[in-house]
Amino acid sequence: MTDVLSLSDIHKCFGNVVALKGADLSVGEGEVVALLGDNGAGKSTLIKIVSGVIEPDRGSIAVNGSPVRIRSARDAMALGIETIHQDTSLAPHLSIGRNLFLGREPVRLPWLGPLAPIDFGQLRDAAASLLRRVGITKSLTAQTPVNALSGGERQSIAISRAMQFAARLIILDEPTNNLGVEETRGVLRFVGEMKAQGHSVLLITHNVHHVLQVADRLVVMRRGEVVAQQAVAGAGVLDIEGLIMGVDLTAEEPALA
Ligand SMILES: Nc1ncnc2c1ncn2[C@@H]1O[C@H](COP(=O)(O)OP(=O)(O)OP(=O)(O)O)[C@@H](O)[C@H]1O
Repeated sequence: MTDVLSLSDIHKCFGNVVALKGADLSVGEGEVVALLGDNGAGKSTLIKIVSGVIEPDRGSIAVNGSPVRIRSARDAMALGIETIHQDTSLAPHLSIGRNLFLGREPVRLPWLGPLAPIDFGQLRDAAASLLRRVGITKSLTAQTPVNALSGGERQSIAISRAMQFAARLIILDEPTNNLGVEETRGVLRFVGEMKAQGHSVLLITHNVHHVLQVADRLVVMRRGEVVAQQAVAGAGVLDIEGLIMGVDLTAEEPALA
């Protein structure tokens, strides 16, 4: 089967800092891949390249088997790649409804092109149904500004936006950072739902327990390279922590003589 995303030999320097030195990564169709690694390993840089925030110095990217160049967030979205960054990439002063569409609002009189007016009726109906679907039961409406929401609720809105546009690949950059227990559970449930609906997910996390709960495969980065990968099925916490540290934590200590 063709990979939804395939990165090969990606290099990126920031001045004298070598952030990526030949990283390779693939994500299969309907696969949940967890990307792990110590601080500074290059995970965010790799994700920024896939989401069009920065361009690589060298290397190739293929989406569904076709070589692509991703020069902007718009390019990434057009290829079916939605990224939910740590700060959730929402516009806090805009309403939930506007945030659910950001730049892709339904319009009346579409033949007017960029001058076509937003269809607020359709936007509010779609937003109301999404709010129900993500389980936000508080008395919120499509018009509520995003800055009135909790961190978890904002995360849910960002995830629903990715789901609604039927992204081929959803990238979550440390999505459970700063979230409470219930909200974290919600995010992990979403990952499961996305997989069930055939989306592929790339999940950046430091939480080994989350990897065990939702990922199919884990990929470990160290100093700008992918240094290990393996299927999650059958792996335990010590196996994964050992892979991240590059040490076999499961080795039996010999008994004292
Ligand atoms: N814009 C930048 N300018 C200079 N150096 C940068 C920039 N972005 C990243 N780096 C450096 O590149 C390296 C990789 O950083 P990156 O943020 O990709 O790591 P990470 O694995 O995502 O780490 P973390 O888990 O802490 O978020 C680090 O040494 C970082 O300091």
